[in-house]
Amino acid sequence: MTKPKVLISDKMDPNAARIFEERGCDVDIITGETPEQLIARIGDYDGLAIRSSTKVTQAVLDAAPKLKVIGRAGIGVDNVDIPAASAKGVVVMNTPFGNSITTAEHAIALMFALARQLPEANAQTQQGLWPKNGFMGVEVTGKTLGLIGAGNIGSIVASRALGLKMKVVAFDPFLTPERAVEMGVEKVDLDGLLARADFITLHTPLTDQTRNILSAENLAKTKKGVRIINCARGGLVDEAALKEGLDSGHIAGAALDVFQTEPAKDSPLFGTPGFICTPHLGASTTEAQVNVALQVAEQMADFLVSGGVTNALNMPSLSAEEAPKLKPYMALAEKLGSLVGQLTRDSVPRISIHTEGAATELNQKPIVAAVLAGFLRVQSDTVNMVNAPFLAKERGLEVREVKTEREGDYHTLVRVSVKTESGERSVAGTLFNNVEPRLVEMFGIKVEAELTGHMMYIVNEDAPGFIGRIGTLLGENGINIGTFNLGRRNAGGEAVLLLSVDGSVSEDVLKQACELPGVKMVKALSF
Ligand SMILES: NC(=O)c1ccc[n+]([C@@H]2O[C@H](COP(=O)([O-])OP(=O)(O)OC[C@H]3O[C@@H](n4cnc5c(N)ncnc54)[C@H](O)[C@@H]3O)[C@@H](O)[C@H]2O)c1
Ligand SMILES: O=C(O)[C@H](O)COP(=O)(O)O
Repeated sequence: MTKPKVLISDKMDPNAARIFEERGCDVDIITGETPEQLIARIGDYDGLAIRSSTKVTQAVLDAAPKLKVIGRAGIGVDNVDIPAASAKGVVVMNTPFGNSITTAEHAIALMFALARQLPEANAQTQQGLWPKNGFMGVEVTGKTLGLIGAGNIGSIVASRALGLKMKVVAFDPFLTPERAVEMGVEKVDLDGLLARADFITLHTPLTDQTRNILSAENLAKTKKGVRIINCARGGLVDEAALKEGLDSGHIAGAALDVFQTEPAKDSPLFGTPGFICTPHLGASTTEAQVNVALQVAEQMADFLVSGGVTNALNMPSLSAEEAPKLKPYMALAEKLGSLVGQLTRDSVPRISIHTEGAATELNQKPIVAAVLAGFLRVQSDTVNMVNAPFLAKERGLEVREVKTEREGDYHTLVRVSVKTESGERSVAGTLFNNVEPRLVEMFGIKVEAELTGHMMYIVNEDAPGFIGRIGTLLGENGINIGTFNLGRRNAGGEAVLLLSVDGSVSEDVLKQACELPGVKMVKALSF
């Protein structure tokens, strides 16, 4: 088997390359390339490991037919076009915790640097000025820290600030009152935070809701003498308004680790009294870089080598322990979805995935994604488990999930039902020996079959002589039958035949089969 190939395109701790190699991937480290150089190179790779410098645009993805996974050694993925990656079926994963402590510590470091004007005091002392009377600072003890965003990093900042005897007020629409109590912070609205905070620190992603959250209007609502820290993302603070606030003296200090445009080689803020900055160093400690490098390489290699999915932003997670258990279910689910997709011509506004028995104990998301992938692949062969849920949503397909823990006729069952203009129709399958996918029911008729390779599906009247006639027809056309599976609604009623054949069946043979006495429908299937 050829080894998956991974490109590391940003500076990353050497542990990443080591892990890729140990886990069976070939790895190239080529950093600092232009977008054009990356576009020219990316076509060869199955995986791309990045930090924040590489921009994974639509153009990069279009040039990457083999690409299966993008791994971000860090948290923010705003340098990756996730909708475009999802549409191409590329998994995007990050390492959501590896650099949180480090970044929280950077925010606290910047808070102290602002409170005691450390960078300027250092610079003037080293110039020989000994400016003992020029730097009157403030204590942080007893002050109010306003936290905008109380997720992983925000909550670590809060715990450190509480240790420093600060009062912490937090604005985060997704923070529950229980979690606020657990964190020891007071949940407030944004205006309340702006009015009360002596220091404000930002820890949200950049979204349509958070862009410019510290706008000119909101900065005007802050307390005179406020100090502002942004170690999250450029674009959260209006940089022009920040400069005005510093110039007017309303804002006593501001510390930015991140800028609206990076690298920030020039900014009206540079040189403004009370302003300090670092070049996006939030995650830059030895510890954090080892953490994120190890984690991203482990996650990506896991995915490329054994199908495990961890910390994906566009696909349900699937641990390396879960993967072996879920894989046969995913194969079954995909086959059932494909069977329904191939046999349904009407439009389908709703698809339901019903699990029964042992299947209910598993993570349902990968099973659902696999059904959708099988169902939608009939329309486009670029559909996979990553993009199928997005395509379903885009096409207005309602997806229902139902679980019945109690076992029915089988110890485990997956049923896929579609709602069409002519009513609800469903197929169901189980796993033999917990690993072999088997169809067990089709549109209300019990029929047991392995869905594999080329198959023919025939609906006919249950009458003597049919089996002989179909066998003769296929034999005369040189088509070898592999398996032959029959089912019927009732004696003499509607019957179905699913047979696997060694090779594809021509339109002419399908037409001849359709003309046999009692045949109502013939369809070629492939799995
Ligand atoms: N400077 C750096 O080097 C560096 C390093 C790591 C992370 N980061 C950035 O820090 C940010 C926070 O990271 P995290 O790991 O804590 O993320 P997180 O997802 O754990 O937390 C983000 C929090 O923001 C909250 N939020 C979302 N929308 C909001 C809104 N409109 N108003 C207020 N709160 C809102 C969420 O509810 C969540 O609690 C991210 O943008 C990340 O990219 C920067
Ligand atoms: O989101 C992150 O993890 C940080 O912004 C770190 O970015 P970096 O990996 O480029 O230092």
